[in-house]
Amino acid sequence: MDVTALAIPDVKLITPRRFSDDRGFFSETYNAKAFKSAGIDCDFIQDNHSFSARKGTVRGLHYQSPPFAQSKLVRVLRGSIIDVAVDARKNSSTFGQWVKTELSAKTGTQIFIPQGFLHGFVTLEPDTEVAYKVDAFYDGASDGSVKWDDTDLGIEWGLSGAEASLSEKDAKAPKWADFASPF
Ligand SMILES: Cc1cn([C@H]2C[C@H](O)[C@@H](COP(=O)(O)OP(=O)(O)O[C@H]3O[C@H](C)C(=O)[C@H](O)[C@H]3O)O2)c(=O)[nH]c1=O
Repeated sequence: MDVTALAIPDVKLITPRRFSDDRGFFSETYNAKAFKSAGIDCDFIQDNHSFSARKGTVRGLHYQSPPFAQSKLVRVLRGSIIDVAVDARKNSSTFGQWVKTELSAKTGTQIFIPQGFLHGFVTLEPDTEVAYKVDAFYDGASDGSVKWDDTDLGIEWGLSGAEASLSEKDAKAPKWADFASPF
């Protein structure tokens, strides 16, 4: 398993080993002991799976407020995405900064996003499926969002607002300037 830190070091990329043969491959996509030794020591208690039919589907930027804040371990089962994490930790030297990476079923690379970050992704292909583990249960009342294409954040998504498919919730998410971080 290869683990590398992104420019915001608490956000990490994990590429599990694939054992390939003429049938295909086998891979341990999560192993608590191996992840703990790599510095990722979360008690994941919920698995999520989303399917996005259209290329250019944007889901995010989302978070849950404490005590339901979530760390996330994200991977792509089919297709590919650009995954984005925004540091929303008020005392962080990288507060308001973001990192992005491409995740695909082809590589199997995963991203670990700790509590205190906003999370979002845009799909790069139709029929993209994303699976992710979280370490806190869903709590709708704690669910929050920030505008995905906020100009202060300046995230380079690689598509314009006109090209993006959004939920109603995401389309009316507040700006970063109006976001009072709970982290
Ligand atoms: C997240 C979640 C949602 N739901 C229900 C609530 C809604 O009625 C429905 C769709 O939820 P939402 O539109 O928030 O789904 P996404 O836009 O994919 O949101 C997710 O996408 C971004 C990328 C994230 O990081 C979060 O995990 C999550 O916010 O599923 C649940 O029942 N449990 C859950 O854990």
